[in-house]
Amino acid sequence: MSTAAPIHVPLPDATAEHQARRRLDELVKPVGSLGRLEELAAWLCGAHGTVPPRPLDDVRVVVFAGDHGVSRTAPGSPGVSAYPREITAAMVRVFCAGTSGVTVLAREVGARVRVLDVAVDAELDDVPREVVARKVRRGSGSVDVEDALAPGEAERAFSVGRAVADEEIDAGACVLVPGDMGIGNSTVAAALTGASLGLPAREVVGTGTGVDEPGRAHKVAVVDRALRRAGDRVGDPFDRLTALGSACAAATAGFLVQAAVRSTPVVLDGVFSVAAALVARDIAPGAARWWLAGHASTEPAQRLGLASLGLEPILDLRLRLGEGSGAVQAVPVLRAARAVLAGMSTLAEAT
Ligand SMILES: O=C(O)c1ccc[n+]([C@@H]2O[C@H](COP(=O)([O-])O)[C@@H](O)[C@H]2O)c1
Ligand SMILES: Cc1cc2nc[nH]c2cc1C
Repeated sequence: MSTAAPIHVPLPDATAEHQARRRLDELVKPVGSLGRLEELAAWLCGAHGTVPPRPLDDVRVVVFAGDHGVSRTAPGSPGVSAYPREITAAMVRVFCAGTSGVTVLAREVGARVRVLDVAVDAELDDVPREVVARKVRRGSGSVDVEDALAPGEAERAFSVGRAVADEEIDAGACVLVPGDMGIGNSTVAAALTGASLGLPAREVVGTGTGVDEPGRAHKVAVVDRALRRAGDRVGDPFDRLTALGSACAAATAGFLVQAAVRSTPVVLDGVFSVAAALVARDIAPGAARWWLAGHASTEPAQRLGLASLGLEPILDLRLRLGEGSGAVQAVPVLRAARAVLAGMSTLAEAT
C-alpha cells in the first residue's frame, strides 16, 4: 500500500471554457454546426485559461519502451504476441534512426519524438546515452505467475515518468503524447484495465499485434490467471502496477499525472496509454480533466478504458500500432479547433 503524499491537480479554467462556448455561439455559422471542433475548442480554452487558446506549436511524444515477462515463450508453446520479444530492442534503434511509424507521422504534424528505454530486456549500448539513462530494470515479471515489479519499483518508475514530463514541459512542450513500445504489452494493458474496471479477462483481451483466435484464447487465460493471482491487491494503484503492470506502465502513469499537475494537455494514444491512464486517475483523481483521447484503437480494453474516463476518441482510423501514432494524428484537429476561435468573425459583424 502506497503512503505517498496526495498529488495536487489544478482544475481547468471553467470561466474561460464558458466564455469560449459563448463566443462559439456568436461565430459566423449556425449554432453548434462545427460539432466536435467546438467542444475541443472550448476544452482547450479551459486548459489554457484564455480565449482563443494558445497555438499548439510544441507537441512532444515520449515513447516508453520496455519488455514484459508475458512475452517470454518456451519454444513450441503458444505466445501472447504475433511477434518475438526481440522486436522491442530492435524498435528502440528504429526510433533512434527516425524511421518508426510514429516518427514519420509526428514529422507530418511538426511533433517531436523522444524514446526512452525504461525496461528493455537488453543492454542497448549502441543508442545515445540519454535513451538508456532512465532504465528501471531489464524486462518486467510475467504477471500470470509473478509480480511485474519488485517492491518500490512502481514508485521509482512513476517518478521517472513524472521527471520526464517535467523535462519536456520545461523545454516548451504545450501538448504531451504518451507513446509505448513493448512486445506483449497489450496483455499487460488488458490485465491493468480488467483490474481497474473490475472486468473479466474475456472482455478486455484483444488481438494486439495480430494473434489468431487460439492466440487470443491463450491471452485470455494468461490475463485471467494474472487477475486471480493479484486478487484484491489491485485496489491500491501502486500495488496494481506492481502486481499486474510493468515499469513502462508505471512510468507512463507518472508522465500522465505530472502533465496534469503542470496544467499541460495530454493526447492519449492506444491501449497501453489508456490502461496507464486508468491507474493514473486512481493515483491523482482529477488528472483526467487534462487528457483527450486521440483515437479509438481496435483493442476492446482501450474503448472500455476511454468510456470509463469519459473520453470520446477524436479519430477512428482502426489503428493498432501504439507508439503514440494515433494521438499525433489528432493534433491537426486540435489546431483546427483553435483556429475556429482565433480566426472566425461573428454573425453580428456580417449582418
Ligand atoms: O495501441 C494499441 O492500441 C496497440 C494495439 C496492438 C498493438 N500495439 C503495439 O504492439 C505491441 C503490443 O502488441 P502485443 O501483441 O505484442 O501485445 C506494443 O508495442 C504496442 O505498441 C498497440
Ligand atoms: C514491428 C513492430 C513495430 C511496433 N510498434 C509498436 N509495436 C510494434 C510491434 C511490432 C512488431
